[in-house]
Amino acid sequence: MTRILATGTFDILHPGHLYYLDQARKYGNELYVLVARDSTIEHKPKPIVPEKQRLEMVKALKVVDHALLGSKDDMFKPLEEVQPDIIVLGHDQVFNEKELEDKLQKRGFNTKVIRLGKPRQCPLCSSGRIIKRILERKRTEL
Ligand SMILES: Cc1cc2nc3c(=O)[nH]c(=O)nc-3n(C[C@H](O)[C@H](O)[C@H](O)COP(=O)(O)O)c2cc1C
Ligand SMILES: Nc1ncnc2c1ncn2[C@@H]1O[C@H](COP(=O)(O)OP(=O)(O)OP(=O)(O)O)[C@@H](O)[C@H]1O
Repeated sequence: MTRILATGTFDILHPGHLYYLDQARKYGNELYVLVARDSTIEHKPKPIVPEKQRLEMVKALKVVDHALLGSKDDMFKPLEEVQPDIIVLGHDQVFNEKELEDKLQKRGFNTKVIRLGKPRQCPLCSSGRIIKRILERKRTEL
């Protein structure tokens, strides 16, 4: 068994998320997905959808074997439970592979970090773009 961990916000689900999770699962045979907590998301606007609801939707995806909420204060804590063999980062995730691998090693994890290449292109394969589109549509309706 090779256990894979994928992570993200997954605010408003779209095919880009499905593509990421499908690609991640190809590196092993059991896919865990860690869903970011509302309080830890600081590199972009806070999600629209609350964390428990984001978790529920990710859990329901066919490609996902297990999903869990992250920690509020220690990103390595949930890994003690998951014990992933490989962490698969999406094309635009804010972490550096080498730095993350080193930090993992220091915390006692023997986990490989892989970064995916090209994103899936589709008109609205981004939660941020979906929100923008809704706002534009509403503005023209006023
Ligand atoms: C190995 C790893 C562990 C993480 N652990 C947590 C965590 O415990 N809690 C959390 O809120 N976010 C955690 N994150 C961060 C998010 O799940 C997410 O990857 C990050 O916010 C970037 O999200 P985005 O790709 O949706 O923009 C972790 C990320 C990685 C790579
Ligand atoms: N179009 C896409 N193709 C491939 N992977 C994607 C795509 N969109 C998101 N992902 C991946 O899904 C994971 C979760 O992404 P996230 O929740 O940040 O969604 P997002 O749509 O990129 O959000 P935002 O538009 O707010 O940046 C990340 O690993 C990200 O790289």
